[in-house]
Amino acid sequence: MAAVRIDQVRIVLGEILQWKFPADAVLSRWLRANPKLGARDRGEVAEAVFDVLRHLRRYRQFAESGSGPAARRLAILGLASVFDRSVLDTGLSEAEQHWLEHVLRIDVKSLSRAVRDSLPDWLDERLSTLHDADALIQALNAPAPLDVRVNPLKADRAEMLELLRNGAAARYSPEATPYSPWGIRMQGRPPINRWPMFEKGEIEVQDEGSQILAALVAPKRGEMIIDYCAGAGGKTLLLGALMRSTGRLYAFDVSAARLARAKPRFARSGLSNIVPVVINPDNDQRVKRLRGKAHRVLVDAPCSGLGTLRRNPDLKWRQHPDSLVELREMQASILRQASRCVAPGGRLVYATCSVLPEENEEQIEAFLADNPEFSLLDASTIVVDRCKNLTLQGPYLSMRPDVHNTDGFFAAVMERNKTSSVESTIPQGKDKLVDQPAPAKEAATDEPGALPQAGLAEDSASLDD
Ligand SMILES: C[S@@+](CC[C@H](N)C(=O)[O-])C[C@H]1O[C@@H](n2cnc3c(N)ncnc32)[C@H](O)[C@@H]1O
Repeated sequence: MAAVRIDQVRIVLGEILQWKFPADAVLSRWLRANPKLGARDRGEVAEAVFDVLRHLRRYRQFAESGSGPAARRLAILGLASVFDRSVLDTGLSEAEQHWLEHVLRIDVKSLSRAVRDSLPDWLDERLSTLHDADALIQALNAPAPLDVRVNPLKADRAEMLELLRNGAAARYSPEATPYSPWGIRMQGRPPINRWPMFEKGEIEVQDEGSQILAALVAPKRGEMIIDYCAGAGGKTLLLGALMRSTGRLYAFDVSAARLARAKPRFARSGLSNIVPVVINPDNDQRVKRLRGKAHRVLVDAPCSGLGTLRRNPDLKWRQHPDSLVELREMQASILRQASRCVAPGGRLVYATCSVLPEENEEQIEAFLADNPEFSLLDASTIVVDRCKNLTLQGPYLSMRPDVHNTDGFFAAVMERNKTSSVESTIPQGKDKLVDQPAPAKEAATDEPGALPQAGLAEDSASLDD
């Protein structure tokens, strides 16, 4: 068995290490091409492959000694984290057994941090400037639990927990997440997309940090909300449920393929207030029609994803300082364009799943310097409404795997002055306003039984007008 497994891991790694496609896409494709493999086989291959991606720099250094193809030695090192030595040894030659024994005895503390924790030099440098960098780096290198959340329109968390604990999911140790009131955390790799509660739209996969973002956007019933970078709809779904499927929730994205992936999720969720729209990145007429109209605009910006290394360890090898420069420009441009849709008194929420200040705090500081009609709000006072146990340092939502056991996640909330004119943000001669701005109305209460807010979205800001 070990010999077969080594070969399987070597083949998958061989393709991933060409860096043409994301690791999870390569792995899924390989698993689809090998449908006869059982759940245990799949789990072992996936675990070993991801272990190698997490520790690639260290393992490559270890693989310099020994003989035979380097990819095989990497596969052996990955499987050493999955199998007992006695099982693994049955697939190894005597020379390989000696080599493995030798490299596993190396004191990793004697290695430089970049090698020990397997970071490219540029990333080691950047992360080393962050508070408590060692703890952060180690947490980013550990596997993540699986977070799901209940759909508040269809399920209650306590009841769902009860159901999971008393069924086949019990072996994944389901627990309530500490901060999000909707989250359930499980260990291992539960096949949740085959569970009936998933098919019925009662639960969805979502990291707790992303769930908290919805609490920070804090949409209300009847409002008009724009999820400007909706992608496959992860954030849209919870926003729509918090609006109790009232008002209008635009799901914008430039990628038709990503929005198409969101559609089955929207269908499962039972939400009827979502309007998906594929937009052009520049001068989209439909975006212009919403200028100054939205109560809340969420920009879940394209980012390096370096906060999600627990789940996507290949990102540290796929990212590059040059791609970061491009991303920063794109983030600033999307933020600028999305901000124009915010109504006076409305809020703009910027989020990334990065831990790098250049994609986070520095973007916000630059935006606020250029857009004085926006001011920064204190995230902790907003989020505490729903996430009672979460205390934040400073004005931002800043989640870390070493502190909160979530992905690395950042968000900032900015409010447009109630008296600001929408034109003031638009450079002269460009982007003539199509509609007059509508002031954001007082937030309607989100309590059950409250009347939906008068139809700002329906009345004055429909894309179908
Ligand atoms: C971090 S992902 C969004 C993830 C999504 N919100 C979710 O929760 O599943 C960023 C998204 O921004 C989209 N994007 C890139 N450029 C954009 C632009 N100029 N305007 C709107 N969306 C854009 C990408 O296609 C991508 O889907």
